[in-house]
Amino acid sequence: MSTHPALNPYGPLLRLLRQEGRIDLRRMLVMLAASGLANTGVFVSINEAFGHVSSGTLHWREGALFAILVLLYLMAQRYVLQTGAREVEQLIFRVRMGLLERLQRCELLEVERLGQARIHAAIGADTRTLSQFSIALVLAAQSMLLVIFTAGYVYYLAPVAFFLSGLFIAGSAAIYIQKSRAVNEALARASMRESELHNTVGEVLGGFKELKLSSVKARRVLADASELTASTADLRTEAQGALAGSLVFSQTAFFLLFGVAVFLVPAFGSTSSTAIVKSTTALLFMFGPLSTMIGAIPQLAVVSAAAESILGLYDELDACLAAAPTPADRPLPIAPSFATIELEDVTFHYRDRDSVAFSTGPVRMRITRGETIMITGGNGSGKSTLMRLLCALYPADAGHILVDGRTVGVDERQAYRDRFAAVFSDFHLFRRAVFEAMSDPQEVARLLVALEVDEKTGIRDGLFATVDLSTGQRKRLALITALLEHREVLLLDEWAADQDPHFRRKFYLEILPHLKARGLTIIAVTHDERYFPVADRRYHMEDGHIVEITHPVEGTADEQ
Ligand SMILES: Nc1ncnc2c1ncn2[C@@H]1O[C@H](COP(=O)(O)OP(=O)(O)OP(=O)(O)O)[C@@H](O)[C@H]1O
Repeated sequence: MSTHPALNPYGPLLRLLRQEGRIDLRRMLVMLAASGLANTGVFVSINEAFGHVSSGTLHWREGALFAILVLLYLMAQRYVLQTGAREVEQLIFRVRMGLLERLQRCELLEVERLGQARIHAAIGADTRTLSQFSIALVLAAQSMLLVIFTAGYVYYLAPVAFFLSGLFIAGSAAIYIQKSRAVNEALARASMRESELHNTVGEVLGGFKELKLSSVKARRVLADASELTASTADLRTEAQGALAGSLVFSQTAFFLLFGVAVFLVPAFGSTSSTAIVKSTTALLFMFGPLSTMIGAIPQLAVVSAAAESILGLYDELDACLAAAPTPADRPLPIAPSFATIELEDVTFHYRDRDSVAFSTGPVRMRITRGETIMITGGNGSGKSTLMRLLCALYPADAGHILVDGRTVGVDERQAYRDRFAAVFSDFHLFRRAVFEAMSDPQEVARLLVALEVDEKTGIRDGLFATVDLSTGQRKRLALITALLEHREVLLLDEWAADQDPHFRRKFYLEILPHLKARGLTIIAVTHDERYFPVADRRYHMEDGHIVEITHPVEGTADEQ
């Protein structure tokens, strides 16, 4: 059952606790109550002992009771804080893993639609907020119990003091919460401004070279930064002013509370002076926990907002999984390797809300095992999209992928993908080069030499020693990682575009033929006309449509 945030602002936090919390709430509440009771007990025993000290009737049993209560408080408080901290961290662990596991099961297209910022915010910043404020909330819950027990003691001593101070505290708390809200709103406005400032700092760092080259650009960016910094400072000053106002208010309310206890309570009925002294001391004792409790209300709102954002991402990821359900993966019934892969009238559309932004297909393509196929086409013609369709990273809107004449089922999609290795144009270079324990170290060393990066980096414990290299060198490392996967099909998207002429020639005339000779099927997006003869077949893309080029290419591949 979902709780509507407008009806219950703390609903998201409760839902998250129900969904991911494993804490024994009853036990926690008992320990919270025990700690609160013991804490109140310690205070009451001292307060009562004061009276006996002055009358000279203090008994050793009061000292023993005091010691027992302190011990009980110590044990319960330790349990509450240690368990609270452990449970919060475990909850955060489960939330992070829950999000990452769902994310990993989602299809690429859905994750691209969600956007990285949303995912980073929920897994990073929001879980951090939970971690930062949750212990404060545990303390606030404990303070609440302490306030209730102490209030009960005040009621026992002097019911008039209880009602008058209760009314006063309720009124002051309402005003304080209102004031805190203003402080938080001002702080939120300031931090929004600050995040804009971070973007500007990002521009200064990311565009450092460009700004160094142009004093006009640099002045403009600096002026923007100065404007943002000034308005952030103004908003922070406003927030600090509001904060100071609420602090002064709470201190004044504190004094007035004693005024109520000392001057007003005697005016209502026949409360004894001893009861007035004791209840005033109890109010003094209550003030600390009361401040903790009221101060936690805005924090509770912050934690609840973080929980809402996390649950929002959970829901969106679940919706992605429901929209494209992935049944339990099944292996492909082909062994040990395929003979042909066919795309049969495959179409795919990028969608902008309601309209189609770009259409690919219908694509008809037949790939025979061991072939080297090159794909050409202008910018934006759909080559990268085709590569994603080929390895089933994007689902076809219509048409089928067939392996050895048999359609690949949804539940065989992962097994099908596992036949491919790729270096995409927007590839990610993993620091880990060797993903499988049985990778042969000699093969790794051979590849580093063949790709001429052995003097730039090495491999230690399966990781590249460094990946801080030039773009072309990083692509070579990405190719090494792909080859170490020993897949049947290698997809390369404009791989050679960042290589120098010497290495480009080596790649087309030595590396590709060598890989082909090893039985690898290679599908490469390329613009290198000179090396077209290396391909067995060639396709050309234009505006999402693909045609096979059947006429022979003029010139020879080994021309320089
Ligand atoms: N995520 C996306 N959402 C919407 N449209 C997209 C998306 N990605 C690509 N497109 C559009 O699809 C078309 C084909 O893009 P694609 O990246 O496949 O082209 P390409 O042939 O690889 O181009 P290039 O040679 O510039 O890399 C482009 O017009 C592009 O604007």
